Amino acid sequence: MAAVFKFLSPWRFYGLARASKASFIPCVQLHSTNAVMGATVEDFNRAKEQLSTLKEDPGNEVKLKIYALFKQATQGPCNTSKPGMLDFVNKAKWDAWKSLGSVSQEEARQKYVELITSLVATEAPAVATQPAGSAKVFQTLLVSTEDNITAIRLNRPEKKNAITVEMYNELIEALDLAGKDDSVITVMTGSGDYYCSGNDLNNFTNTPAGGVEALAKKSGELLRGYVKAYIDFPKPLIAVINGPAVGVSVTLLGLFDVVYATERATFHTPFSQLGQSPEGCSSYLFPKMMGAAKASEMLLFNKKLTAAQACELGLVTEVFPDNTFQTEVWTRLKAYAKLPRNSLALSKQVIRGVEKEKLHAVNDAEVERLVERWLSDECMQAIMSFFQSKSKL
Ligand SMILES: CCCCCCC/C=C/C(=O)SCCNC(=O)CCNC(=O)[C@H](O)C(C)(C)COP(=O)(O)OP(=O)(O)OC[C@H]1O[C@@H](n2cnc3c(N)ncnc32)[C@H](O)[C@@H]1OP(=O)(O)O
Repeated sequence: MAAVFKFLSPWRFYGLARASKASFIPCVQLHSTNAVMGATVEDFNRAKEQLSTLKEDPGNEVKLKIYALFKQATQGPCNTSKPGMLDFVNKAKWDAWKSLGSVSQEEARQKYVELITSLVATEAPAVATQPAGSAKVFQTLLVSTEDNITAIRLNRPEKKNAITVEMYNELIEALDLAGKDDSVITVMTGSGDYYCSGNDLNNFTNTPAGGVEALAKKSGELLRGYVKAYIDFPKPLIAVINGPAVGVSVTLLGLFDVVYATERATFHTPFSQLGQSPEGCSSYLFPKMMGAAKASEMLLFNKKLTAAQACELGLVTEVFPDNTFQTEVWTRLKAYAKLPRNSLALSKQVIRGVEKEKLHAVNDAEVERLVERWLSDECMQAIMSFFQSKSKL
């Protein structure tokens, strides 16, 4: 069968010429499964355009699927006669289309959009390279300053941007540099389909010479410094939440000044499942922001919020459709970044200044509790079970 596919031109199935490298649009994300329920013809056409921008050949199996969904969406169920046995290529295409049976055109359209969306999202990391004009190269981040905006992009898309020890340190350094540079605002976002999956659970699997106590203590100091970098950040800090967010990447959102999210984003904090406790000043800021009961649902019981729910509770400032998210948000940010630098920084400091001392005390208390938790059996068992069973928390 493999030989058959040698004759299949990668992009001919759906009648589209393959786009040149130059026309590739980086990091564009359309809809998730939820977002495309009831995908419109516009969504479908947009997905077709997105398809032509893919750089990587997704393989024959996927291309046949794309072909079949395209035909089903545009022409309905396959009712043409079966190609002859030796007409390998057309027979493979016919089989793929026929296999969709009586799937409705609407459903096929939806599935087509979902499939293209996932292919585009998967490719995004491959094109996220350090932009020109950047001052410093990091291993786990892409940092650039343009149009008065310093953008810090978490860049481990293959691990859903889980934060390693190296990444915590780089984030502290990147925030320090951004706080001092000429930019007017600083933006934090993620590469690929996730914003961030939280703490990299491998951070707790390599025990150093001093044993687990030393590891817990060192991790506590790192976390304290990491959260401090947000508490003390001197200019407007904006989160551009490009996909799901987990754990510490969620709890820290209370320390951002504005949080924009795609409708595809979700927010959850699986601390109890991990035998851990909240951090990032969320134990103080979440109840303040959303009320004690809603905060407890999240921080104790790991309630996963949609972007719309997070917006209702005040954790997110505004939610945008996934297909226009990047364009709308960055257009807005560029306008904000034209405002007077000092006025913005001083206004932020006035707004946040009154709480600073309190926030540092909360950070200290949360870290102290977490260091104890990391040494508990509950926590160690939970982390081991993530890696053993790849259980999704
Ligand atoms: C040293 C300082 C320490 C400070 C700690 C501060 C306290 C912080 C607390 C937290 O942040 S708690 C939250 C921790 N995060 C999690 O529990 C999430 C765990 N991950 C998942 O549940 C799932 O991976 C996911 C995020 C829901 C995504 O699931 P999906 O099925 O879409 O993808 P996967 O195949 O699972 O993931 C791809 C790849 O990425 C790896 N990975 C994802 N998240 C993490 C993570 N947090 N830590 C380490 N690795 C992660 C995953 O294992 C896969 O790897 P491969 O199998 O491809 O090698």
